[in-house]
Amino acid sequence: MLTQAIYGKDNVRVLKVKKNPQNPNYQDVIELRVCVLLEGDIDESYTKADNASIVPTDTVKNTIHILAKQTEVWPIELFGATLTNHFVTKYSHIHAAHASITQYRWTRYEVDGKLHPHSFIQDGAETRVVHVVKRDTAGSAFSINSGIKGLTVLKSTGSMFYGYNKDDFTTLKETTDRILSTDVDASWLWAAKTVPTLAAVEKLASSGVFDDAYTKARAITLRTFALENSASVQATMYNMANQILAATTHVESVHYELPNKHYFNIDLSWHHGLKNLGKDAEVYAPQSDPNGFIKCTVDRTKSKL
Ligand SMILES: O=c1[nH]c(=O)c2[nH]c(=O)[nH]c2[nH]1
Repeated sequence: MLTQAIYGKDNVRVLKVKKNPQNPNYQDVIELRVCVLLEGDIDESYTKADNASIVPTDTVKNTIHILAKQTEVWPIELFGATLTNHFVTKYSHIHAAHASITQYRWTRYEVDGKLHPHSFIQDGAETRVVHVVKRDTAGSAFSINSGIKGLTVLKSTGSMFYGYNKDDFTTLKETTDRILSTDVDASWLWAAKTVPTLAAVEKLASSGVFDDAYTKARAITLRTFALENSASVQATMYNMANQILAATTHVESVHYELPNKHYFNIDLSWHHGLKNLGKDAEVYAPQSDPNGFIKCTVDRTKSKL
């Protein structure tokens, strides 16, 4: 029996240029990678080889291009809502649409001390992302989950890890000073009641609410990572998530997924007693794997503890 059916186009790449009507030389760019997946009355395309219900994935790709041209693409939350809304309203047999959008960082750069009107630098591997779901059931709001991915950070001190469970499987040594590094994957879910319709999403978008949450989430992550003397990845991410909830109003919950990218101490004492441990540690061995992997979701419910 068919228990899931969902399909669409993945990795649709789009770059849009926005030209300032007063000064066409001044431009903005946005580069995206888009995945749109559809669900609905499509089972017979799988079970009976009847393609009648299939909106071809090629059409999905064309739609992404056409809507990128004809509608507002900034911010990606709005573009995701526009895309998903299109598919569930245009096709009566499509009952849910999912859009996952990755936005690359093209940052305007300075030339002779002034931000250049149309030149940008690819500012690292970090991306801004959104996952939007729209169902055609009456009264069904958008599900919009915004986030940051691939923001790689490292601090060379100001991180500890001690007091953990120890038993006959434990070899890890306690430390009050270690390197902490991660690739930040943070996301925040918008309360459904604040995004009931495309008009509501448009309103939030034009008032800067999505961009503001992104800017705050990024700043809080970087600031907390730097300033806090971290007791653990767990405690630090919980602290970050709570600050994001406090700094935003329409966000229902915040989710972090952080690899703990280990940098091992190297004992060099075998070489003429060379000191490279504890307070003398300078040379470390970066580990590509394995890594810790630590996740949490924090919402606004008051803790009972
Ligand atoms: O911050 C940490 N959390 C852990 O759960 C853990 N486990 C480990 O070996 N090192 C660390 N560090």
